[in-house]
Amino acid sequence: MGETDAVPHLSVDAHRAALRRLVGPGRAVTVPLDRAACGRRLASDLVATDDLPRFDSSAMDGYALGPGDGLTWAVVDDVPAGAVPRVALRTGVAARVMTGARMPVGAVAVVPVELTDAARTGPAPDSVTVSAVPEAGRHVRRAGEDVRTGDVLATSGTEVTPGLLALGRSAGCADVEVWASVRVAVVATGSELVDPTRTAGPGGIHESNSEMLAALAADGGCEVVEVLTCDDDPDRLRALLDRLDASGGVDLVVTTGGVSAGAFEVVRQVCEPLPIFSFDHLAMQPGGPQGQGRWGDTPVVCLPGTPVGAFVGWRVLVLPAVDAGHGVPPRPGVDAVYDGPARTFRPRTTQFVTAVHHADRGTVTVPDSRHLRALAEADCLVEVPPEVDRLEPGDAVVVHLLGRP
Ligand SMILES: Nc1nc2c(c(=O)[nH]1)N[C@H]1C(S)=C(S)[C@@H](COP(=O)(O)OP(=O)(O)OC[C@H]3O[C@@H](n4cnc5c(N)ncnc54)[C@H](O)[C@@H]3O)O[C@H]1N2
Ligand code: MOO
Repeated sequence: MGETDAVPHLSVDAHRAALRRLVGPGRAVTVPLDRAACGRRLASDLVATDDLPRFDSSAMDGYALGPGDGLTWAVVDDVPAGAVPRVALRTGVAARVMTGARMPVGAVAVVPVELTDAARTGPAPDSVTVSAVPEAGRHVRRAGEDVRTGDVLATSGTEVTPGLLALGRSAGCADVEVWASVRVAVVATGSELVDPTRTAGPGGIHESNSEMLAALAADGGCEVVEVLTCDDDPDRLRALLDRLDASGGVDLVVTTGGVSAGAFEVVRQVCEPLPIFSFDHLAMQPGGPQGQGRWGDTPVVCLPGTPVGAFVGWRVLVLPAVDAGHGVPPRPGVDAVYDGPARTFRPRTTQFVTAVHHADRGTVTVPDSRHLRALAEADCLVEVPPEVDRLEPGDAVVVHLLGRP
């Protein structure tokens, strides 16, 4: 159906919900708790498998003192980090200890080397004189004072950050259960498309959607497994979709182009005859023509070819489905005051306007340019709901921020 048809279009919400069902609930996987896990969300609670610290340890390079209140102490042991103290400390006896070293049995407190007459380096002396006797427990980190074995370090749904990674690894967690990255293949269709590395002929245009969507998918936490272009030959597109489906390594194919009402709409031509595909013109602008379905077992989302329409389609329709698969909570819209020029909008259509959000002022402005130039300047989309057909400066609007939350 064309965008000017009088028949009501499918709503943005209805299509978004369909894509969420199509992409499904996501896959929980157990992965090493390393840098590759950062940015993923926990699919189950992260539970400490060890105490942190694992044992009573020194917080300073210095001398662990046994019981006693004299200023001069016999040094009977030398304990670097990683070593096991050999001697229990009796009254008047000390051991040299390094930061992180296990405290000797009987040790009461630690004196930093600076507060003694000992040299920082070289062999441990036979005795050491301290400037003052510290109170019990001084500069001692107690076993389990940060974390106890079995403590929940972070609940399911939490993002793995470098800080959480450090906490988990320190508390003995080698692995973590996270939501797997949705594996995305991007297929830009159109016989007119020419990679910018090549010269475009008279009817050719430089191709941008494939890399734009791949970048958006990667930014949304997906693993981009293939970035392809395909001309308007239906057999070639069928073969390509067959191959992606048979690979078993693609969770979502995102196509662009070939979905509207022209005579060479390859995506629509190839997919629409299948009963599990549907193509609609959403009550949305840009990004009105949309399709979705399954090729074999593989979910396929068909975005329009216009780059701004494809961008908005990804952000507004596909990203929420992908987020759900990644365990990412819905990204809330942000309230703002419209500070652009007065503008009218098509009635009964949800419009998305590329705009710039000024968090300090709580306003949005609109770039003094259009289409891709405006998109490149934008950091948010203003959502203009179907019942709003005019915006004036000062109107309250909801904006969707682009980029990572
Ligand atoms: N008779 C009608 N015509 C159109 C309608 C309609 O309802 N009735 N809808 C219009 C709307 S809205 C859109 S959006 C487009 C969507 O069309 P397609 O998805 O079929 O996209 P194409 O025709 O293949 O391309 C549209 C436009 O975008 C350029 N393009 C395509 N792919 C890329 C790419 N990978 N990189 C850069 N640019 C690309 C393409 O050359 C065209 O200029 O249909 C309207 N027409
Ligand atoms: O829906 Mo289209 O040009 O408005 O992207």
